Amino acid sequence: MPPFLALERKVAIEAVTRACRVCQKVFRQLASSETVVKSDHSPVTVADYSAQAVVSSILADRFPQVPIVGEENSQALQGEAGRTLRQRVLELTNSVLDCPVTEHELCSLIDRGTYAGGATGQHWTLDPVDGTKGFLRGDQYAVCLALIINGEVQLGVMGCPNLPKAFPPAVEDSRGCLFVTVRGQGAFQRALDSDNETLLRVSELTNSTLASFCESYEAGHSSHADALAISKRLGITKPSLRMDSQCKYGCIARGDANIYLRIPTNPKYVEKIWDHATGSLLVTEAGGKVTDVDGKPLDFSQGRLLTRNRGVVATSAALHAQVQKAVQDQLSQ
Ligand SMILES: Nc1ncnc2c1ncn2[C@@H]1O[C@H](COP(=O)(O)OS(=O)(=O)O)[C@@H](OP(=O)(O)O)[C@H]1O
Ligand SMILES: [Mg+2]
Ligand SMILES: [Mg+2]
Ligand SMILES: [Mg+2]
Repeated sequence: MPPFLALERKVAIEAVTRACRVCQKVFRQLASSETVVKSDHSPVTVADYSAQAVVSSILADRFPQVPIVGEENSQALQGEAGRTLRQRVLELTNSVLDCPVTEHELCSLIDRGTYAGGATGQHWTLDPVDGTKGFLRGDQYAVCLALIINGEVQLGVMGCPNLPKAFPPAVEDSRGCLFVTVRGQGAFQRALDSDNETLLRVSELTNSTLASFCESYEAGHSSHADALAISKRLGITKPSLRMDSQCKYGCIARGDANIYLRIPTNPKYVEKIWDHATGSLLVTEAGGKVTDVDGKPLDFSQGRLLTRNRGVVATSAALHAQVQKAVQDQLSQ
């Protein structure tokens, strides 16, 4: 009998790999007219739309009944005002799909991502480009896809086209990693263009003073000041590894860094499920522990948002209790 979710794993890898291809293509050709500013002032590019369409098309083909909670929607691509953007996204999408889609199908495929999520049944969650600002800078970004069953993440695939095999990168390292995990089956890494998988384990470090931590590149997404104060409480002397996207979870899962802190800066901001589903399962399956800043498990059963959580603390299981205490001490002072 094939292992649990074997077909979903294979198809998710295929979908994420093709979406990464489209992102890389866009980066080589991106013009400023291909970036739109969303109502929350965050950027979205033709890569985000194309990657969502590509993944949605491949999933619709193989799992037509399973809905998607995706970050993007087709609003900016609609009507006369959206024509230029729509045509560019269509061209990009079809450049990596085996069966081309029509202009009309394109918007419907992107809008398969509008599912509300929740605690029952199966749904995918997709961040077509996580770390869009990193993508625009030529830094780290990730295509993140996860399968949620009855409110629990069961499978995750993350493509990181600019990520070296390890930090600090060896000079000869080529970039481009793909992370794969299924609950109970471990966490794996492969090169984007290969299917040889390496089993990942978090670092075994137990002395927190020797730890290194990673955090968001953007201070608006995670408080750099609080993270610095927390690292001082733990006796950490190494500088933080600042990086966009769920690549941070990948770095914890493979032991490049020991602690990922996401400390809320805006009490009104609620984290999105697509920003954490894949990464949190990766770290858990690599032997780590992921909670919010209050020590609660991330609850993916509440719809599109992590309404019951604030922030993230992801570390090896061995370091979690002391890091969690330092976070609490800092946030309650
Ligand atoms: N205020 C605030 N607080 C916390 N998080 C926020 C906030 N605003 C946006 N976002 C989400 O952050 C996602 C990328 O953040 P990362 O930490 O992964 O990378 S970064 O270094 O900050 O770019 C980013 O994901 P993408 O939009 O997919 O790039 C957002 O969903
Ligand atoms: Mg975004
Ligand atoms: Mg994101
Ligand atoms: Mg995104």
